[in-house]
Amino acid sequence: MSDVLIALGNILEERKNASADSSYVASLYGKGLNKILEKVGEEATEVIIAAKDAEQAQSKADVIYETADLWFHTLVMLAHLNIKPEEILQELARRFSISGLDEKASRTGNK
Ligand SMILES: N=c1c2ncn([C@@H]3O[C@H](COP(=O)(O)OP(=O)(O)OP(=O)(O)O)[C@@H](O)[C@H]3O)c2ncn1[C@@H]1O[C@H](COP(=O)(O)O)[C@@H](O)[C@H]1O
Repeated sequence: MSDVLIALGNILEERKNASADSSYVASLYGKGLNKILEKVGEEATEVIIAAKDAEQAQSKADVIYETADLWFHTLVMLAHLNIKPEEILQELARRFSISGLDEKASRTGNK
């Protein structure tokens, strides 16, 4: 799965040289960080709404679709800031052996 994120990250990097007329990603870069963040916020809200609906209707399809939109726009944000998906994957991998509660305790001094 991480192959997909890395491949998509490479496409997003290439789109820095594309025209806004031919590429949705290039058009987002052209509109700037605020527009990209607006899309991330919108998609996050759509994920929340889909998840709330899914809990009642037992339907996963909309949650999967909206989460893909959120991940995609988050990757566009990262590419705009010159951060590669590999850097997020490395950070998640670093956390494999660390309990979330232990990590929180190390920051706050208590559990
Ligand atoms: N994964 C995606 C992807 N997911 C979602 N989207 C687009 O994200 C847009 C946002 O969805 P919305 O429902 O908010 O659409 P909207 O109302 O048109 O958006 P706004 O006008 O409000 O900004 C839609 O146009 C989707 O097509 C994506 N566009 C591109 N990709 C990937 O990025 C690659 C490069 O895309 P281009 O730059 O367009 O070639 C593609 O080959 C794909 O792999």
